[in-house]
Amino acid sequence: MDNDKTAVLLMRENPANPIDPYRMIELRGLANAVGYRVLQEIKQRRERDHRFQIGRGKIEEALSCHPKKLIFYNPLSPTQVFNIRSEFPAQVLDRFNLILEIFASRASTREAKLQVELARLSYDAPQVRSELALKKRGEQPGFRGAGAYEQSMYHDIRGRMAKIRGELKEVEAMGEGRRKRRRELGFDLIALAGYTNAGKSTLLNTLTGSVVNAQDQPFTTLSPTTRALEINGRRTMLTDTVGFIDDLPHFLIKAFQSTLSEIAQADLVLLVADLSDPLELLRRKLVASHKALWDCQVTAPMITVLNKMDRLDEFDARMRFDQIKDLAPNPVMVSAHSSQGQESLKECIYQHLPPLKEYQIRLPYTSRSFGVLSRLYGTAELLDVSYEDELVLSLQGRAEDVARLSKAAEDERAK
Ligand SMILES: Nc1nc2c(ncn2[C@@H]2O[C@H](COP(=O)(O)OP(=O)(O)OP(=O)(O)O)[C@@H](O)[C@H]2O)c(=O)[nH]1
Ligand SMILES: [Mg+2]
Repeated sequence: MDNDKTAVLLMRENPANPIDPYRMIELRGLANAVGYRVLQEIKQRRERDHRFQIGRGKIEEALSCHPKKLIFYNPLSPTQVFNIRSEFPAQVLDRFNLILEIFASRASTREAKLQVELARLSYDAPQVRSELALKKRGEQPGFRGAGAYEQSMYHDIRGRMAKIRGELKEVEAMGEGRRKRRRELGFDLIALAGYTNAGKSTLLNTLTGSVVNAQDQPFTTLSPTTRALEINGRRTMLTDTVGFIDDLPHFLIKAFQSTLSEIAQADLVLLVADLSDPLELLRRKLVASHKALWDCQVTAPMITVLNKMDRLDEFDARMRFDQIKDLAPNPVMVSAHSSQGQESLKECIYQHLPPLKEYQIRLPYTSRSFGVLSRLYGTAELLDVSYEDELVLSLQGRAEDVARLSKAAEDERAK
């Protein structure tokens, strides 16, 4: 941990907005994930200073520890950030800023870097605009030529955002092309989704024998990783994705659109949850995950993978399983560590893959028909061949492959 990275956590509590212990634990986890050493936690009850979110005295108390950053538990408005920064020259962060910092430190691919930059700019743009408005209104003393710099900065930000959006659209189109090719090669596409740290990457590793990075910290995975997985003869591609977190602003989800398409366009979604979380937290994370999946416009069937069952005794695991059933479609308990429950999971995946259809195609006895035949292998199972005035093939395959092969056969017969 970087010794220079110190912070004080500041929280304001009033009867209408009590401190949420889980949110607090999560905030500490987020601070740790970017390497902040928390020097002190300062709580203010009831009173509230609208200019600073928390009383001036509390900010002065926090600054007496000489932290590099002040981390606010309560969300800060752009005006509050502006006010605190102009009176106290300290770096100010709230939960959302921390999430952005983690994303920035983890982004390694070009796609992830663009996504993080877009999220950062989407966050900065309204701040710059409100600083501009404040200066123009002359509310802040001591500014000359009010807002000219911010005006051009705001303009630059908008321009850069448009450029990144264009580049990300290209990345998304490439992803779409890749998914189309994989489907044509006979793969069903499965996406791993769920709250951050639930064990998605570990599950990918166990199911496919891979070594994707998995760690006990939020947002280890930012960019999707895909591995092949065969289940009872069905060929699938399993994709690991970025984790969800409660209360993500809409623009952050939008920035990660190209990554989240892997979930939106999958044939089956495995929603992974940590069964060993306290019950209330588990329910909240499931609700947050369903909300995120709804935002991604997922229409595919879903299996709820209740992971980390090795951390619970059988009675406890079964009790929780029963208590969250309403939030867990097609639940299966597993341990990505010990391989408990993995056969049941594979069976459940197999049952929920796009159904296979039986059909017949007729081909003339021409050499080009063999081209159609060769496309058949890998995408459909040949059940029977009969040699009549034409070649009659009985096949079993997925509806979209059936449609494609039938069309190719029809074209061949029409020639
Ligand atoms: N005991 C136990 N620990 C697990 C299990 N699965 C994952 N873990 C641990 O949980 C932590 C998070 O695992 P990851 O696989 O990185 O979780 P993730 O959902 O991919 O997390 P992000 O990519 O950060 O969103 C790691 O420390 C894993 O070793 C499990 O079945 N049992
Ligand atoms: Mg991961």
